[in-house]
Amino acid sequence: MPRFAANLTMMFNEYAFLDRFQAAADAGFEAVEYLFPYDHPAEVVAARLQAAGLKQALFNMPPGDWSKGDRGLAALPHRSKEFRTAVDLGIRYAGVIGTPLLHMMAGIADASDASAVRSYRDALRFAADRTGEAGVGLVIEPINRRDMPGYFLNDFDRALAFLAEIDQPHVRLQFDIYHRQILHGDVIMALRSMMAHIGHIQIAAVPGRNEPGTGELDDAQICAEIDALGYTGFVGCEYRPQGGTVDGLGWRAACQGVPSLSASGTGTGSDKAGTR
Ligand SMILES: O=C(O)C(=O)[C@@H](O)CO
Ligand SMILES: [Mg+2]
Repeated sequence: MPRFAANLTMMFNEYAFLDRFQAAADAGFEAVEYLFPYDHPAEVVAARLQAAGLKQALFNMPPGDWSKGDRGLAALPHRSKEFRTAVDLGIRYAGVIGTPLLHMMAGIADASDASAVRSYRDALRFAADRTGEAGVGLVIEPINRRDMPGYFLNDFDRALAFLAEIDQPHVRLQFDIYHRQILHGDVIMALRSMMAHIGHIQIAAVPGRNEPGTGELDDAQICAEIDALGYTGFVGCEYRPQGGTVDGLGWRAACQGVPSLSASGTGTGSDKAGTR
């Protein structure tokens, strides 16, 4: 079974943000992630993390003004100065809290607009250099446009192409199973082919974005595949509980002991002669 990180933006909303750390630890989580810690001093967040005995898996760099519709700044040419300040703030928080990974959101921009593409490339290069100097990993995440209309980075192959241009081992893909299924499907084959580039994984049922096991995918099978592929990072539980957070945690036990498709010798998708 993978190591799971509770996403404190979506889970444990029964509590105020700073109280969600202890709630996650009490519910058996080893680690946490969340979108943004910036409403609180980094030292206060770090103290809550430590007091709960948790590891930090990941959080996002500041996205601009979320309440006004910003969803990252990287692809916005006219916001490049603000973007660079956001990168430095993210790295400062990363140092104090002790996260190994920062997610750089792309922003709302036309993916076919040359100036947006240029801005994104420059931004990724800048963030890659800065995080590299700071010893922090950097991830980029394709996000589906049903949840985030107009989001610039909405294609997994395109994300891999941007990563190939940067070609730095600390800059990797955030593979959110929920977005992958909505954008392209073929989750297990994509995990297999992209695993060498994956820095972080997140999970939620599709289409409801609720507890794994409540949607159209066999999430226990997918978790088995993640294990079989040798992934040792955290899998972020980025879902909205259908009811109480703790009441809905039974899905974790259902993931235990499930053999992967590759271990059982099935599921290659091959239709070659001789395989039947
Ligand atoms: O929406 C997601 O999926 C995320 O992982 C967030 O970090 C971005 O909003
Ligand atoms: Mg995600």
